[in-house]
Amino acid sequence: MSSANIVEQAKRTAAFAAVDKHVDSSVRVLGIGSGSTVVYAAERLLELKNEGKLHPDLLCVPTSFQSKQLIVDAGLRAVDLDDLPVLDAASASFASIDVTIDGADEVDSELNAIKGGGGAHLREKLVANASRKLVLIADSRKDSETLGTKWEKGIPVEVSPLAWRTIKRQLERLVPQSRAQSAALASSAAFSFANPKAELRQAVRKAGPVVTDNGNFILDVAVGSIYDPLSVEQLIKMIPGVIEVGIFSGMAKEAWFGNEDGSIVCRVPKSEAK
Ligand SMILES: O=C[C@H](O)[C@H](O)[C@H](O)COP(=O)(O)O
Repeated sequence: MSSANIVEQAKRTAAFAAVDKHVDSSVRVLGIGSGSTVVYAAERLLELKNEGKLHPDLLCVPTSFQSKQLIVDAGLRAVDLDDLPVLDAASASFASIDVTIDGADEVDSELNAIKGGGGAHLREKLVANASRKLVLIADSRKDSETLGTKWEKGIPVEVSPLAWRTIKRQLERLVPQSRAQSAALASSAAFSFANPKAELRQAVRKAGPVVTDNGNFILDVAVGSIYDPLSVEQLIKMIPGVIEVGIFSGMAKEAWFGNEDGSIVCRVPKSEAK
């Protein structure tokens, strides 16, 4: 098998295992992520549907145009997040989705993740936030100790086209730590680069920038190693015109990684592992 096929097989194995663990006939509302690994999750859902193992009224919440097509192609029912019926109005939780299964570009030991390699992270974060459980699926190349060490293309940041150049300049002036004036402090800083670089993501087979499903642009912001994902997420989110940051801090409860030898690793956040 070619190395590309081995990676695809690893993604598929992880996706199938996560779906089998989390989706049965008791699941009423399911969030469907975006990207190439989620395609395999949709494949497994179609099999389960044909075997009569899904809830007959299952509602699937898409996270992108691509995700909606996967749901529809699998013969499942797509419903926008805000169109979900409120099934339990008395519940203390606002979460309306039982479980969401999504891909990731890099996942650290606490299951903080970089997402948005496919530009879908705004809707993905909205759906993850409304889910009781977020489960990530990926091949083992995405399994990392520290964010930014494996996914080196930068943090995907969805921004308003109205001010992308200004936002880019501001992102390139982020300092590693809010009070840090010295590179000597880098070891205790939120990220490692002294001079982050923000690139406007360019489209393929179309001249000009990527335009997201929401009509915005994406800046990929390389900051080096991310030691404190929540601080970096918050720092970037505070910039006016930033619509969403592709760092998902503390959202995922479980991550499934497919290895090249066909085995699977399922991880929970390190601090919660027994
Ligand atoms: O914007 C895209 C999403 O965040 C994807 O879930 C992420 O990029 C992983 O995609 P893939 O499964 O293709 O590696």
